[in-house]
Amino acid sequence: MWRRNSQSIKLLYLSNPSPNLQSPNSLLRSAVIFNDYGVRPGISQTQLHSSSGEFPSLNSLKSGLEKSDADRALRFSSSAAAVVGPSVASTTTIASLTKARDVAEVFRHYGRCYWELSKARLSMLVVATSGAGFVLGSGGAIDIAGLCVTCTGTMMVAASANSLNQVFEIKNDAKMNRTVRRPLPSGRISLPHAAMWATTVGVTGTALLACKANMLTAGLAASTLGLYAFVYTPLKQIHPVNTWVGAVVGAIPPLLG
Ligand SMILES: CC(C)=CCC/C(C)=C/CC/C(C)=C/COP(=O)(O)OP(=O)(O)O
Repeated sequence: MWRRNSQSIKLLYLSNPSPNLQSPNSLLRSAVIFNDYGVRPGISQTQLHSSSGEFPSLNSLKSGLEKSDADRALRFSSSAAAVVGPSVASTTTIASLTKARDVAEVFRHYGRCYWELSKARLSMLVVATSGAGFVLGSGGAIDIAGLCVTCTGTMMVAASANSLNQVFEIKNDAKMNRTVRRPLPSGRISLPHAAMWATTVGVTGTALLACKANMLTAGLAASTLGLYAFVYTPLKQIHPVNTWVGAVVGAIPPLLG
């Protein structure tokens, strides 16, 4: 494990040689983030452990990094080095590798946030009810393309409704153990970003239903979104009648099919 972490820590230093590296927490976090990328080891196990068993000093990390620079250049950029010189090729290759990994990490982070904002598993259950409605209403032959469009549009509108629900409930979600780790109260995504996601996915889903299914389906989906995000959600804090509104919200999706 330490061997794998040493690879990760080295890569982090190369990508971001900032004072943050001195923080054990940032080292650990980065080790977790980067330890699957298979970068060659450059810092030995003994370098990672000081005599007190604590984290290595910045200098010991640096020396490990310096030693491995030439190795990396040889391994990853030998052909480029022949043309432009080893140090330029090495720096370029390391920079592009680091950039690719940073981009992948950003995608993974926001993908997870969107998944959680959308309450994806709940939304999939909603989609299942719409799909069932579609199949039951089809009679003999099932229009597979129509089914796919209806399910995709419903998924997008439901994702939007659930995201808006979280946008409006940050303060309450921050108070409960069950919800405090959601993307907004935990600070993993900003409010404007979450609102933009909710709007984009809601408008796109409604447009998809309007263009490729029919206006009735699009209208029902948009009404359900409005009822859930703008009536049920604020009413939750005010009056128990919100449960009736929630029941209507849950009952409409089969009609979309
Ligand atoms: C097509 C379309 C727009 C469908 C929408 C379907 C949908 C979002 C159903 C959810 C219904 C509901 C009452 C959830 C509870 O929310 P809550 O706020 O009580 O849950 P929480 O406390 O976990 O946030």
